[in-house]
Amino acid sequence: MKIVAEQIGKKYRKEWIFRRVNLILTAGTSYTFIGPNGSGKSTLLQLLAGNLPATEGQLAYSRNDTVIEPDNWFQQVSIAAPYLELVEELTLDELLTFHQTFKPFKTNFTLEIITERLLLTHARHKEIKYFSSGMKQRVKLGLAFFSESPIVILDEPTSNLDRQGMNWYQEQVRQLSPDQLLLIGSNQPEEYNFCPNVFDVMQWK
Ligand SMILES: Nc1ncnc2c1ncn2[C@@H]1O[C@H](COP(=O)(O)OP(=O)(O)OP(=O)(O)O)[C@@H](O)[C@H]1O
Repeated sequence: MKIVAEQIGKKYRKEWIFRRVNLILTAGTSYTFIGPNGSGKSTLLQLLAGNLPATEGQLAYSRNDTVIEPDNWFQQVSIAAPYLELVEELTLDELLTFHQTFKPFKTNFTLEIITERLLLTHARHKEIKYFSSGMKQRVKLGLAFFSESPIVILDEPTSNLDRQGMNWYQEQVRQLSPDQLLLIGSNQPEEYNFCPNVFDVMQWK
């Protein structure tokens, strides 16, 4: 899996958030985008996910040198981000069942295994609206980690997680498949201390 960004720029009204972003992102490793609040990390991740159009430049997805059409990009990507909400009226089991109707989980990942990996076996029949913020965050991350997606995008992955949650996050990252591509937006070194490719978005101002 490969994402190539060429001269990508994004402008909101009259303000350029970033310009001239050139990146080649390849599976089997991770990339982290850092920068102060409001610098454009989330916007860049949304663009790379194909959720937002670029104002200028080109973005391409390919797999084994075969181009993937933009209409099919969404099938390649799983995202966990603060601005993406869970369906609060559903129980955890209902949410996972609903989720897998449009984004299947990895092979052999049954609801039992997933809820165990989430450390939430006891809460399977509880509605999400009654989960603590840390429990919700683990669910969001789990949907990204355990779905069958070549690209995993995590924006502020450990917000609301305690020490145990941080250790859990690090463990799940280690268990990602070697053919997945991991993109992170972060301001906290502990979220990306394993990541060999760190870009400061301020370089693209
Ligand atoms: N829909 C929008 N319309 C106008 N401006 C926007 C919009 N979305 C984001 N912005 C602006 O783009 C800039 C970058 O925002 P973004 O959320 O990408 O930053 P960030 O680095 O992820 O910040 P944080 O660390 O606070 O999450 C900010 O100035 C923000 O106000």
